[in-house]
Amino acid sequence: PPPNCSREQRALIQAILKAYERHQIPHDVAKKLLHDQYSVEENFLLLTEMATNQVQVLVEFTKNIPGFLSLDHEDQIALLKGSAVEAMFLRSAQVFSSKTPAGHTEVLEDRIRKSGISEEFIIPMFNFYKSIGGLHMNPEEQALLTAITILTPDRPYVKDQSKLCTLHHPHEPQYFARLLGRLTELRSLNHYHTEIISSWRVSDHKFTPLLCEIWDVQ
Ligand SMILES: CC(C)c1onc(-c2c(Cl)cccc2Cl)c1COc1ccc2cc(-c3cccc(C(=O)O)c3)sc2c1
Repeated sequence: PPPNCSREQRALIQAILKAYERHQIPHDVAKKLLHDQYSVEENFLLLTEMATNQVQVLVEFTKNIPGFLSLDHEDQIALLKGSAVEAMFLRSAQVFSSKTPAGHTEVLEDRIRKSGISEEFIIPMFNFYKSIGGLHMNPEEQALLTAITILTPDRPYVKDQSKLCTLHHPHEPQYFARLLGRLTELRSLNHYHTEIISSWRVSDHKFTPLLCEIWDVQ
């Protein structure tokens, strides 16, 4: 944490970092990326399993963000629903920017490229992955950026936005300016993702109940 950080802010950053590092996709699930068959169908099924696991991990991480559980219950749901796709772009981006164990990067890229997503969406997606990779974020920044993405109050269905802004944000504008700039890029990916989901639906692809609930599909 930056030197001019108060003791309380430092404790908050540590709590968020600990929650982030504690809640990760289990290795045996992530490893499947390396071993499972390669076909458009297999890739889609595997990515569906990864996304489902990721939503579960995200919920656990979010519940451990100090103050989150004191929010209005409906707002907690609204924040998770509104930020899930962005948080998963961030997480999968971290896999591309040299997340261990090695080998996931190429494999994940290959499976995403061959999962039935049309090229028009692949281009902005991988541009985003490159731009996130270029930031070389450390785990603290990754954890904080994910927490900021989830706690962004202007989600649809969120009622008392003022309460959310009182949640401490370690204010380092000059430090996070670039990171926060990526959040606008992240927002644009939301729109692409809605298109991607509906194009999979058109070709009769099934999602898991958790993804259907969080993405309001089926
Ligand atoms: C339903 C499914 C077909 C789908 O629909 N849209 C998307 C999507 C795609 Cl394509 C791109 C971005 C966002 C979304 Cl949401 C997806 C797949 O989403 C995911 C979501 C999270 C993760 C985490 C991973 C990962 C790997 C190794 C290691 C780790 C790790 O954290 O250790 C994480 S892979 C992965 C795939």
